[in-house]
Amino acid sequence: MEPSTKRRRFQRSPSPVYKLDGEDDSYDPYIPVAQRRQQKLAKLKSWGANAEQRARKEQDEIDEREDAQREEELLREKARKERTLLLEAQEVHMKKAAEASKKTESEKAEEADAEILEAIKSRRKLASDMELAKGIQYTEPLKTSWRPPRYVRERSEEQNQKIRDKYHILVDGEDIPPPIEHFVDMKIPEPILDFLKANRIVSPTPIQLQGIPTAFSGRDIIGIAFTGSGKTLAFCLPLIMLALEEETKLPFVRGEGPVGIILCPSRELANQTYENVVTWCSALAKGGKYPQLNTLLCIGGISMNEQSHVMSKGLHIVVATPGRLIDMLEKKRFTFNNCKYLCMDEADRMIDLGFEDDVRNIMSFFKRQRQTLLFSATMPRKIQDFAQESLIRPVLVNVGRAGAANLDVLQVVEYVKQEAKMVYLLECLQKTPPPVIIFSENKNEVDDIQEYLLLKGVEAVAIHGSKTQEERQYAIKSFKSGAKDVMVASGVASKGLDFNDIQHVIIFSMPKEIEDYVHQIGRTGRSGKTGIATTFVNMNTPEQTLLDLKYLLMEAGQKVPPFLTTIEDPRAAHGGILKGCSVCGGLGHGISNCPKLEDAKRREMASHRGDDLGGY
Ligand SMILES: Nc1ncnc2c1ncn2[C@@H]1O[C@H](COP(=O)(O)OP(=O)(O)OP(=O)(O)O)[C@@H](O)[C@H]1O
Repeated sequence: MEPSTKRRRFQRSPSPVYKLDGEDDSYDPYIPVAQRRQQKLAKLKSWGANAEQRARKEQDEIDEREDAQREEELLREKARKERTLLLEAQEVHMKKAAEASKKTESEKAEEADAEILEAIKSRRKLASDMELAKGIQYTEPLKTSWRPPRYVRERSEEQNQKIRDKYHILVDGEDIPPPIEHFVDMKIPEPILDFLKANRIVSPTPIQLQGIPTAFSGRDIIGIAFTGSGKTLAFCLPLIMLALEEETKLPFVRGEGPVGIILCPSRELANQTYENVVTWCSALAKGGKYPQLNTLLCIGGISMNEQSHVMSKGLHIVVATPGRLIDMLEKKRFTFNNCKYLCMDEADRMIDLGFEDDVRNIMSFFKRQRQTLLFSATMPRKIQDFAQESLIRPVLVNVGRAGAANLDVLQVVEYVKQEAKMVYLLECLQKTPPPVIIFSENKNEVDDIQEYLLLKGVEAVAIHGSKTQEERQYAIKSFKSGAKDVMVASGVASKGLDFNDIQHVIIFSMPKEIEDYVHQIGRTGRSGKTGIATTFVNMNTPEQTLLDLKYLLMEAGQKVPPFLTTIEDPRAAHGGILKGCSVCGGLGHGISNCPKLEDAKRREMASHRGDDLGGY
């Protein structure tokens, strides 16, 4: 029984699957070896078949899975591709939309600009009402007897252009007269040449060497050149020559004349130009070879009786501000029956929005064709265009960008808190020896500064529109003569004034219009000398003004202080092309937010005339 026990032990199933109640666990039926072998074989066979089947099945499953995976992969790839395409499409769409919106921004701005420009364009031509009403349109410039010397006449256009290039003179127009590099070749009478030489005016400046021959030829001119570049001589000399020619032909008697007028935007500028003309005319008459030419100053605030001695003779030249001139013409104190020369200094100001009616009114007193000359250091493109339409075959003479700063001025811009300005001003005055000009936009501030300086022992005079004519004249006279070291001035009152050797200009409050800044710093660095301009800015200075200033400094190659560097140009963010404002020439803004236009609109609405155009 031993083996069976052994066998049982050996064959005992460790865990019976089925077990009925009462069944004996230890029972193990006997299976013969041969049968067991048979069973094993059969089992093995069936395992093999199953394994094969399973393997096949597994393979099928793998294949299926792989197919599914591949399909999935393909689908995913397809989706990815589709997504990419979609994304790309979306991106392109978004880009296009962004561009479109950008375009819309700049388009919007351009549309606004175009509208404003259209409004400016629609202004009536600069001509007299009579001319406009009768449709009189002159097509040919006035004829004069002046001819350049033969060697100049024989120069080719290329040779002329070479000379212009040498002096950076840009010209535009038809049949432009040649530039002349020497005063003597301009056939200027000797006494005047001698006088100029005695005053260190030996050779013409660029605006003079192209401007004077052009004006001598009878041509209408738009002359643009930086501050202190000698524009006054360029437009006064041709009028003196014209008057001389007329007087020589047939001497003027009482009640006759003038031959020409020079119109200025301020009394001070008119006075200064008048003094220049008188000096040059006296120089001409000195020696007795040439006749005495008479000049009348016609500005508000002075009694015309003082000049009765001029009125009692023939009158050749009138230097005037618009208001008083209109008054005199209306009262028939003199006529423009023989007047054929009209020059406007600071012309952009004179024909600017709101002011051109006075000019048109003055033009209506002319009885015949005139030669018209417009000169300024600042002349925005649109004003040029407007003026050009109103002139007869005009010649544009341009030295440097209109509205650019004089490169002989070192421009320093400093951040000074409002409350620290006065104290810092004293420190600033130490930068250079006198004379110094301080500008402020505000009349009360001008008075405050002068008072403060006087308290501190600084010899200062003040000038602004609310001062009487005597006070204004006294201030200029004492400052010019060197009796006073400092002149405190409101911007408008001192435009175009030519003081001797101003060392330093301090701009106490930055003007809103960058053109005014250009004119103000231009009181120094004149006739080839150098000067310094210090400008105070702070939080009260509008960002747009600072941006204009930043670009102007960059253009002039000046140091841009860090607080200006950080000012962003909103137009740059829209990717627009940064071009200057065509109304005021400022480089930091477009026409739609031009401070000059805003100012003009405001002025128009208030129908108020500034004292700078005063003369009433
Ligand atoms: N050819 C010259 N050579 C040297 N100095 C000159 C010459 N012409 C004029 N000047 C002097 O240059 C100074 C500036 O001239 P002017 O006042 O005519 O300048 P401007 O161009 O009218 O300036 P602004 O635009 O500020 O009115 C004057 O003192 C003048 O005597």
